[in-house]
Amino acid sequence: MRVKICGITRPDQGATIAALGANALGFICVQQSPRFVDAIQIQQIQQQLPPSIARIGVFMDTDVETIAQVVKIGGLTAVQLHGGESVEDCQAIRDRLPQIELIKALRIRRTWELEMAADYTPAVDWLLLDAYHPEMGGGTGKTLNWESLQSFKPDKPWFLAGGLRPDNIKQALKLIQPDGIDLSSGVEITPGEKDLVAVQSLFAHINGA
Ligand SMILES: O=C(O)c1ccccc1NCC(=O)[C@H](O)[C@H](O)COP(=O)(O)O
Repeated sequence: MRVKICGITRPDQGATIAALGANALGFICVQQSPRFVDAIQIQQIQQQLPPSIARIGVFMDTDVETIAQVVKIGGLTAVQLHGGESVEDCQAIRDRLPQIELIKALRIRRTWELEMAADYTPAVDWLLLDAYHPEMGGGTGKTLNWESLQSFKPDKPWFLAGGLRPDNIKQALKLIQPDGIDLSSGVEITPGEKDLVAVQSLFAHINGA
């Protein structure tokens, strides 16, 4: 299973979280977020990481050329689209950056919105389901209704996100079996400052300790 820790802002924390067991790290490329990092900061963080770890840039309604520039400077291996990007927008990014893994995040307010996933699967590599919040794009700590996701079986692998924490991860994974999980505020002291003890606890819970 992929475990993505999102909202990394510091090289030392990125390296430690990778050593603790994360196989994907997320960098928030959304200027309004308290977790925002620019391309140079991402470059500095990624220089401390093992090559095997996925480096995922999180964007919201950003133009293709800006994304391409951050990918190049920051050394990203994947792009997560977290805004209102259309299927055509995803395809345009795929065409511009064919070597980059593409993840479309869907922020789910009502269960029927899960039907959108089928439209996106041909254009992306992964989906990510996150909770909807009227003012915040992500990192909200709000959980999805996990029971309603038990029949969610898209044609592409998917991450479960939204309000996951060390103390609820086992319950979530008992109900549903996503291909990956994504955590941010549930392993934080303040936005962008990760709680390394909580990250350690997360892996202990996942690994059944
Ligand atoms: O984390 C942010 O600040 C953020 C801002 C704008 C768009 C997306 C953002 N985060 C996206 C993520 O992938 C988070 O990990 C995801 O929303 C889960 O967050 P949390 O509920 O805090 O675990």
